[in-house]
Amino acid sequence: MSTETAPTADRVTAPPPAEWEEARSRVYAVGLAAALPAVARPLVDTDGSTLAEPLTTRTDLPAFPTSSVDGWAVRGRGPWRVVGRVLAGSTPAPLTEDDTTVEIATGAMVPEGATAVLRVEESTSADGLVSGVPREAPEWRKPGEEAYADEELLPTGTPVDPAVIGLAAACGHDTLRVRRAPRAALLVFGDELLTAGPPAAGRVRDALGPAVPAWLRRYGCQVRLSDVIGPVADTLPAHVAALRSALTTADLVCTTGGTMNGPVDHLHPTLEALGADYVVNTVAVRPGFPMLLARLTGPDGRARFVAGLPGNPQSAIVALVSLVAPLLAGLQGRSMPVLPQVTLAEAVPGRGDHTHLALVRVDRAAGVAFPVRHVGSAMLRGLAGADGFAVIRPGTSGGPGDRVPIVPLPLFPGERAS
Ligand SMILES: Nc1nc2c(c(=O)[nH]1)N[C@H]1C(S)=C(S)[C@@H](COP(=O)(O)OP(=O)(O)OC[C@H]3O[C@@H](n4cnc5c(N)ncnc54)[C@H](O)[C@@H]3O)O[C@H]1N2
Ligand code: MOO
Repeated sequence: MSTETAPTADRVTAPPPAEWEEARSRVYAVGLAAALPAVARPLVDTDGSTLAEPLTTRTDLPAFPTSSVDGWAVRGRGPWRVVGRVLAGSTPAPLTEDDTTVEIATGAMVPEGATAVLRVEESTSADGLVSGVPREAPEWRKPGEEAYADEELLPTGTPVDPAVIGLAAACGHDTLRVRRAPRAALLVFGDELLTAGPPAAGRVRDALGPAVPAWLRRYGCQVRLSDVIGPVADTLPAHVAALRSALTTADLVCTTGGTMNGPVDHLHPTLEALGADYVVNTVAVRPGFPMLLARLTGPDGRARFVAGLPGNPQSAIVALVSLVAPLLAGLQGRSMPVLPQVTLAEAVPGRGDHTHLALVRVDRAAGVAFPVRHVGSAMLRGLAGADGFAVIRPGTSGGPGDRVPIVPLPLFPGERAS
């Protein structure tokens, strides 16, 4: 769309691009300031949400002295007379007399008065009398060994994953106060796009409509099928109507294409028509330079965001990892994503004043990252074999052995395994 005719003079006036790191911090801060409201959710519904308050334990953990073996809870030096049995799930009567014992199961509450627990396989019993030598180390878990009542175990902002859900259940919680998943929508711009069949006759397949929602879900967004709209007709009224409608339910609307100043690039005029403010308008990064993030106020007074992803498919993904990922972290009340470091196996050129985001494949066994091929901004072949983008800072280039940050793609374990 950008290259059909020369853009008009008033449209080419553009602000200086933001430095890449600074754009990320700014977007994160703006997202955090607009963090989604906290809601109470049943525990089973919290996977993928974010703690809106610290996770504390409602009791000591364990809450009572708990036998860690099957055996005998004994009092005194023994041999011991068997006076009963305690299974997990009940409160036993105290052992009040020396040289008495109750049979005890793993997980059962150790009776008050017990001085040791003897493992069944290290005991003998005959005629109602049990003998044996209890081990030195206690064979039961003491109350508070794992945590004390009301102790803070995880801070606000922790992503809720299966391990967190399990811990919360063990701590006695039925519900958690969490920030819900951000709702995202996608508008695909570009009359030249085909939604089925092979590219031909000047038309290309829409590669972003099917892919971007899947990436957004991996960043924790909720995206329904009906939230993916396009191609939207290349007219300003159609763009304005589509964006206005998407903003009624979405916290974040991503758009693809139309970020430049070509004759049918309508994103900027659409944002202006809706009264949006730019948080970031162009970033000094290659590829992906025309990416933007704009903010509007919804009818409920809460902020809504529009992320303009450039039309070139790899550039769109660069914009996702660069701006959308930190924005979503902020909206969810999480911390700013920390970029891990990788060691480059080969040289990666810099891009002058711009940050270069270079697709790399990480060889985990060797602990190094290799640049991949087919990485033009219009290509997706390199991306489909990469783990993330190595960050080559402005004015630098990457050499073999250099440690550089990597922006990981949100891949699941097992993907890129071969
Ligand atoms: N005069 C200038 N023209 C361009 C510049 C520039 O600095 N000056 N920058 C180039 C860069 S960099 C990029 S990136 C693109 C961004 O342009 P737009 O965001 O306006 O995107 P379009 O023009 O709509 O499309 C660009 C390109 O991508 C193809 N495309 C678009 N959407 C999809 C999709 N969903 N799936 C697959 N391919 C898509 C589209 O057909 C075009 O080939 O602008 C450059 N121009
Ligand atoms: O920045 Mo464009 O995104 O180089 O193709």
